[in-house]
Amino acid sequence: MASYFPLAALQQIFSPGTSDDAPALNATHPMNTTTSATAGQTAFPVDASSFIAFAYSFSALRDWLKLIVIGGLFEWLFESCRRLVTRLYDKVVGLFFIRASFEETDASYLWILVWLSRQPSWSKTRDMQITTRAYGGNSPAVDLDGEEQRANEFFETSRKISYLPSVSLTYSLWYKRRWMTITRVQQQSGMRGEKENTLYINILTRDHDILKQLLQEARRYYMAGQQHNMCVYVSDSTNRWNHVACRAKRSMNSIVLDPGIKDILLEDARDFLRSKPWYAERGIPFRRGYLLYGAPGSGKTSMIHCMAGELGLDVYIVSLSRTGLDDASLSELVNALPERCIALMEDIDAAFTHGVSRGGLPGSGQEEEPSKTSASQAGPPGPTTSKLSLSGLLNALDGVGAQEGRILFATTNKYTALDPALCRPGRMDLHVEFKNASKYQARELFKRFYLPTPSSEAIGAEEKEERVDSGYEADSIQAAASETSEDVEQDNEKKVVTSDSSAPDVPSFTGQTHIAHGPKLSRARIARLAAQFSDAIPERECSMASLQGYLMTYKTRPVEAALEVAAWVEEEREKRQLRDREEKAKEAKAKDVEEAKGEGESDDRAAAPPMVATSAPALARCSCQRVPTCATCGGAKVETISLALPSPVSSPVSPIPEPLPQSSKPADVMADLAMPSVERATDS
Ligand SMILES: Nc1ncnc2c1ncn2[C@@H]1O[C@H](COP(=O)(O)OP(=O)(O)OP(=O)(O)O)[C@@H](O)[C@H]1O
Repeated sequence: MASYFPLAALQQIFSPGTSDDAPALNATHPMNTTTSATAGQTAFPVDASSFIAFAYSFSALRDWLKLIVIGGLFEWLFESCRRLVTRLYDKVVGLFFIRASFEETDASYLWILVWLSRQPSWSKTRDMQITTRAYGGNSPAVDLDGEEQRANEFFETSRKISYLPSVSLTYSLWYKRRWMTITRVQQQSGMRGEKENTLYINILTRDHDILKQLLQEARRYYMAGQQHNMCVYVSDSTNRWNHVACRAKRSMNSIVLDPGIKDILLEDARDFLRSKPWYAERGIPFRRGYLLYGAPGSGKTSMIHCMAGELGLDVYIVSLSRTGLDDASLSELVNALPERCIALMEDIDAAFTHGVSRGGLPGSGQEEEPSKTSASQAGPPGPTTSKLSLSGLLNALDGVGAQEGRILFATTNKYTALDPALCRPGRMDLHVEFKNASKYQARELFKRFYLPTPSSEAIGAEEKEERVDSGYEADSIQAAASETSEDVEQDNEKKVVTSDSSAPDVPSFTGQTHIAHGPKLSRARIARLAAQFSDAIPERECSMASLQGYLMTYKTRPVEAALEVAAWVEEEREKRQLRDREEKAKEAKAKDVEEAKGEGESDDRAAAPPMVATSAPALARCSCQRVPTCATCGGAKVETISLALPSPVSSPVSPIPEPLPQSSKPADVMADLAMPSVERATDS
């Protein structure tokens, strides 16, 4: 019995003297013939064949081996049968069913989830997975009664809850009198073992129309819910587009631009989307590019958001500074864009100056000499970590593989930093400048901010009866200004009355929040205040974002906002001047350091013998006689050292941008539209 245990068997092998079987084993041991010198002791086999013979001489091991072989055979037989049955099942299913699979990364996955959530039988399912994962505005979310309102009232976070089919469970339901099953399968994929979900649908039919109808219905449900939303996609490290969020569409009215700009952009994009046959007939690639450039915070991104909503397109954000993005992956990403969408490249200049190398990849043979109008002139380039080259970017934009039907939006704050090749027609067809706020924009922004709601308008109407109001006129600013102090008093009175009477201890911030707590002003009154406000705003000096920020601090106090804006403008101006001075000082310092470095390098090249005392070797490399605050030597002023340095070598990169030559700027301004800030790009 003991011999059936491997331990005992091993004891037999290695300690023959301690076992009764030992002499017998030794007698049959093939090695004994070769190790007769040590008779009575077991020698360990030295080669493989003798080891096998040695091992086989033990009956216990023989039995173990038999067991292993028989077990393996059974396992193989069982697995083969299982595969056969599965294959047969698949064949039978294939004969009578239509099978479809939906990957989580694909938009159709969400369509099916939304469709499923609308099925009456689904709401009665008794085994499901609960998720709070955001699927956007049109998620298959379950409404928990009053959740939204509670979140508003008590500032609770409201995460929507959705039901998902449980993993590896098969659900069955009826669709158009056909039996169908839905299964969600989760698999690990990728290097990091990310979980990937796939939905499998089997419909008991051979009619493909049923599947088409299901897909159409699912898409319709989805699109219906998306009417007020636009979805945003970003690429992941594996170069796939991932749906990240759905945002409520932003109304075009919320953007205040100079008259005409919004219409030009919107009409141009609409016209483009309608004219696919026109492009096809003329053999012109069906693509359109818009370059929105200008002051920061002037509404470029907001405008794109609005346009995506108006045109009903999803936004695909192409992040050029993404780690690991190279020419091939950018091209792959652009090729994978859907036919009708907005591709957005934000701050294209930043990616260009800091990330994208001008030439090809090192060693690719595509390296270029920096041109005069290169992006590098916009400032010293940062560390070039991206593997993306300009030619790669250009090819992705209009190469043969570039997607047809897409609208490209690129934004930049440094128009002159862009390479002309990037701005040429075909890549960027329409260039629109966004400037700092004009008086008109300031006035309109103010009006939109304090626009009375219907309820406050009713109060305004009562007010109107009490006092005849002349309404807004351009020349009534003076009158408005004289009225404002009166307004403040009246408003203060109103506030006191409100707080004395029925004002609750904790304000109930539902719906009409700010307007409910602010003074009730008529439209005409707000227009007058807006005029006063815009009068104090200097033309094209403040950004729209800063004006919005200012008004946010006066959410419920329009009168004060109009009164105090002049002081704020002064404050802002001083801050800006201070910032400018600091920036200039920084630039000068950087220039000095560059020059000092240049001199140091020339010094090295000239191999001039050091003319310094050995006690201060570090100072020998500085041109400190010319630069009293040299960064190289920590700002020390050196008077005793005199170096015969050659004239400084100019830095290869000028930190101060040179303006783009006029000829290289997109010309053909749309004179007929009298919009100097909107340009149609033309080939020079
Ligand atoms: N013309 C405008 N009308 C209404 N709001 C504006 C306008 N411009 C900017 N804003 C507001 O300012 C904020 C910043 O705007 P946005 O991000 O669109 O500016 P941007 O030009 O894209 O800035 P940047 O160049 O820095 O990216 C937003 O909240 C937006 O609502």
